[in-house]
Amino acid sequence: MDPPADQPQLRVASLGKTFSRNRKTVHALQDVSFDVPRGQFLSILGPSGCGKSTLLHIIGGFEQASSGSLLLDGRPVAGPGRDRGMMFQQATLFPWKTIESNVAWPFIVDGHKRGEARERAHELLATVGLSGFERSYPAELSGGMRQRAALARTLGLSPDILLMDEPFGALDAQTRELMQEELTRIWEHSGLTVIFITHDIDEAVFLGDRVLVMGARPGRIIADVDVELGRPRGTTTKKDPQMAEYHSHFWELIRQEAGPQADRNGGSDRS
Ligand SMILES: Nc1ncnc2c1ncn2[C@@H]1O[C@H](COP(=O)(O)OP(=O)(O)OP(=O)(O)O)[C@@H](O)[C@H]1O
Repeated sequence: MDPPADQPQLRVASLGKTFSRNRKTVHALQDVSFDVPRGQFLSILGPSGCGKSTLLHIIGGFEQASSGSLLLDGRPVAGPGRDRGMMFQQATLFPWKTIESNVAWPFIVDGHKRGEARERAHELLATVGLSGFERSYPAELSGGMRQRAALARTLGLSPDILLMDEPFGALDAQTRELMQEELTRIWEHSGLTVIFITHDIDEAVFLGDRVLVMGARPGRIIADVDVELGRPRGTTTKKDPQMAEYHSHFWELIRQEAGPQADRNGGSDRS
């Protein structure tokens, strides 16, 4: 049965997360609530240590929340699942397999014949601009190319939501810009829901339909802004004067949170 039309794909309600280790308690997230409609590109910005990765890992089902609830298509998230594809700062590829075998892997796991899996892998590699590198091994590619391959493999899993944790954070500035343009092109044709974590304000704005800003620990949402830049987006979008306005607005918010007084109760020694 299809979910009701007005039901958000993802509902995060009053989510909290506390870590306890070595007699220290860290309140990583506090009362985080937001909905994500199907097909939205949601960027999440925030100062270092504000709980962005923790939030994404909870949505991915790799961490459990300490309080609150998380509903995907109306059902509680109980653990990791194929409906959520994850991408990290470092590409998670099998180093002993060729790029083609890495990208074909989800299709093999799904029981597709080898030839068909290879064909699907080639299509995906073409989508991410890696045609001609099918027989290469991950170590033979640049960081940007490895991330393209990781994106192709994640897309091969046909997730409903793509969870991206600073996927371009380790790339040089030029490669990063190119990857942003590639991702926006691929996403605009895919209809996928994306939750994208980044430290980079311009990246968040350029890619996002909407930007959530998180405040310093305990991590909470301090701003929720729709990005009113048209689509499709490309190099001309980056020169749009509105980009600069968004930049200074978000920078001001993050600067206030990232100061020395910002860490309100994280890391307190409870011994
Ligand atoms: N497994 C863990 N055990 C204990 N504390 C943790 C654990 N994971 C995260 N933390 C703490 O929770 C807080 C939030 O961490 P998290 O990595 O989610 O922040 P972040 O916003 O993604 O940071 P950054 O932008 O620097 O990557 C930090 O204080 C971190 O030290």
